[in-house]
Amino acid sequence: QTGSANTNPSDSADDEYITSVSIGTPAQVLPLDFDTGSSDLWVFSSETPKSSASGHTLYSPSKSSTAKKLSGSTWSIEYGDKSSSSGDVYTDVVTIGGFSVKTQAVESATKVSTQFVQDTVISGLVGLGFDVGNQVSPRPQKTWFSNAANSLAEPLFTADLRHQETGSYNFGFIDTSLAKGTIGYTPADGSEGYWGFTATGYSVGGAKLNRNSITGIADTGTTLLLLPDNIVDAYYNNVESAQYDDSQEGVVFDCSEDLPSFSFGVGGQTITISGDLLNLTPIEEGSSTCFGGLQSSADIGINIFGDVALKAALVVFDLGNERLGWAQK
Ligand SMILES: CSC[C@H](NC(=O)[C@H](Cc1ccccc1)OC(=O)N1CCC(N)CC1)C(=O)N[C@@H](CC1CCCCC1)[C@@H](O)Cn1ccccc1=O
Repeated sequence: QTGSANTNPSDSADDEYITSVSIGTPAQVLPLDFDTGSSDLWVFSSETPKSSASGHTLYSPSKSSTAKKLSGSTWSIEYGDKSSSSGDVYTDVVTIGGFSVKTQAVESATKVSTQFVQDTVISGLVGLGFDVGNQVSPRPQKTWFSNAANSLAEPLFTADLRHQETGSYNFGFIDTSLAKGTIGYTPADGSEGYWGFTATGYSVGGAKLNRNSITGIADTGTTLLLLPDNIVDAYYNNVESAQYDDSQEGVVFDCSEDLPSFSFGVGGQTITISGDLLNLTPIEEGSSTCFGGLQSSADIGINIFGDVALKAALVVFDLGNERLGWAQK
């Protein structure tokens, strides 16, 4: 058995990727953000305060004949960008890309932070990290993928995120036609709950890869490519107008600049992110100053290969073999 779901950029900056998920009987369809950096499936619901819920699609367990309250269970989560949510837990059937998990923990939000209230393009998250990261207490719950893995043809999923076009999350199979290059595999470290790996080197503008390894995570829920300052500086030294903008909290440059590419080595392959994928978006509508897709990870403490990097590749999240595969797109 397999599953295949389309995913779409939320806006012109590819800030988030939205995938439709069916929950309950009859199906209630919600737009959710798939996040390989976390391990909870949570949704805006009939239990979310009305003042916070407006503009969002809501899950109503009372309207689902297959919903069951997981009595006594609660959850609370805070993300890297300081956004947060919490609530109680139901189990219900959850279908993604045509594949159904009958008894999936669906975490219902009774509280959401301002960022989520304002981010009306999504009504929750599907955590695709490792089960060890789940935040339900007293008994942590399994992710949708973990519940699905044993029934899928292969215990893996792929992410094919695209710049301003429809991409896909495929479950249980690898569609190699989505990639140009060979898939290079490298061990994945799931001990912290997310998909950790080590890149073997990097280069700017098509130069030969150096051997400076970078340990980080493959994170579909993070917009940017966040790397150490020495790499960020080496990259923007090639961009004449680049400067740090305090209000934007990042490096900005003239939108007319011809940005160099950025490459990294992984699993024996080289993944090259083209310059135009690294020119994210004008800092505001109509501005000729643009915000960089590569920014510093210094104040986060972890390097994050987010959507800007993932867009350059077909990425295989292989739970069965605890490895990550990367192929140039
Ligand atoms: C330093 S991790 C920052 C990262 N959040 C982002 O990337 C947000 C995404 C976004 C974009 C637009 C609207 C709303 C949200 O976007 C920015 O922060 N941006 C983009 C726009 C830019 N102008 C400024 C910088 C982040 O917490 N991800 C987590 C998942 C997110 C949470 C928020 C909702 C979307 C999914 C998560 O995987 C990060 N994680 C990774 C490993 C371990 C724990 C952990 O928690």
